[in-house]
Amino acid sequence: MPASVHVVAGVLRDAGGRVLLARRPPGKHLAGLWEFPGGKCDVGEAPVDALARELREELGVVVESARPLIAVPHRYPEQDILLDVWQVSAWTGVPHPHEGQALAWVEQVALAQVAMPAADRPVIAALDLPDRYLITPAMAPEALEELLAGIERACRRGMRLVQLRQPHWPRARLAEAARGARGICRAHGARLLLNGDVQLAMVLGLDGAHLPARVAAELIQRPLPADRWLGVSCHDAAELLHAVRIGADFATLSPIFPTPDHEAPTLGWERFADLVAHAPMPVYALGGMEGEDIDAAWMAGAQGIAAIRGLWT
Ligand SMILES: Nc1nc2c([nH]c(=O)n2[C@@H]2O[C@H](COP(=O)(O)OP(=O)(O)OP(=O)(O)O)[C@@H](O)[C@H]2O)c(=O)[nH]1
Ligand SMILES: [Mg+2]
Repeated sequence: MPASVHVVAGVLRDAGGRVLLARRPPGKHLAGLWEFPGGKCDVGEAPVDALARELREELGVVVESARPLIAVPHRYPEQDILLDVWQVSAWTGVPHPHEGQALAWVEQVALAQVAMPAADRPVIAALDLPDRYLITPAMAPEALEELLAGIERACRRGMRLVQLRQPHWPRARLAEAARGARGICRAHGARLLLNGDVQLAMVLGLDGAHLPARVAAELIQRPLPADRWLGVSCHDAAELLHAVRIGADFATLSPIFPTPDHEAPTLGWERFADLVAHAPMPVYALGGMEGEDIDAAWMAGAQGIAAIRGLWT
């Protein structure tokens, strides 16, 4: 089997935040579908150099700064590819279709409706998800007000994805907390996922659920509709693979570093990067993460960081 083809592509945004797509010309692989501009890495070429070259050749723009967003391994009948997508945060020039391709600026929320190659699905999820993911610290059920106040503070600081996790609370109390958190998150445009209880998440109309690996292990298919988010906690290659099989939208992978309440052996960035390279979905780095770890996380292929303590205060 031929080795997989390394493809780099860039996400360029206009002043209004719309994303630039190009239409694959007739006669090419996946002709007619809309894609992120880019192309194949040459042998020995660094991905970031290939990105700059492709965007210059295809659009006539000059990349000034970019960071990895997500790399998606994907198997087409014709060939295996690694679709390595970068956020291009600064660039100059006006994009022109140098190869006769149609170009379009598309609203972020409309991306899911555009006819794009199958490998691009996880890229759309990666664009939709923030780079920080807060998991609430364990508290006593009596501390509900304190929990909600903490969520409110986090949202005010710009948190846009919150996992309500209180595995030891009675279900009625958890539902009460979830209703309170739902109001707070909605008011701030943040998404709220409930840990461990898909049914309760659906009944309360939350944005989705986040499942521990042992709960995900019991499933053979996605337990909630496509318009909700499903996250899964993973610790190794097998759990990541299972998360993909049941149609998870993203995963956390832990522990990167030691934390006070987990004894498990740590992955470190190198092992994390290895595991993430095989996962066709956004993966948050978890375990001992602090705000300043975000760059290291991106460089290791992460969507961003997930944390309890590191993002709570
Ligand atoms: N650029 C780009 N390619 C993608 C995306 N999604 C996706 O599956 N691909 C696949 O990745 C490969 C990229 O090859 P390409 O044809 O753009 O390569 P290229 O620009 O170097 O062109 P060339 O080989 O015709 O000179 C194709 O098989 C294409 O279908 C995407 O979002 N952007
Ligand atoms: Mg191309």
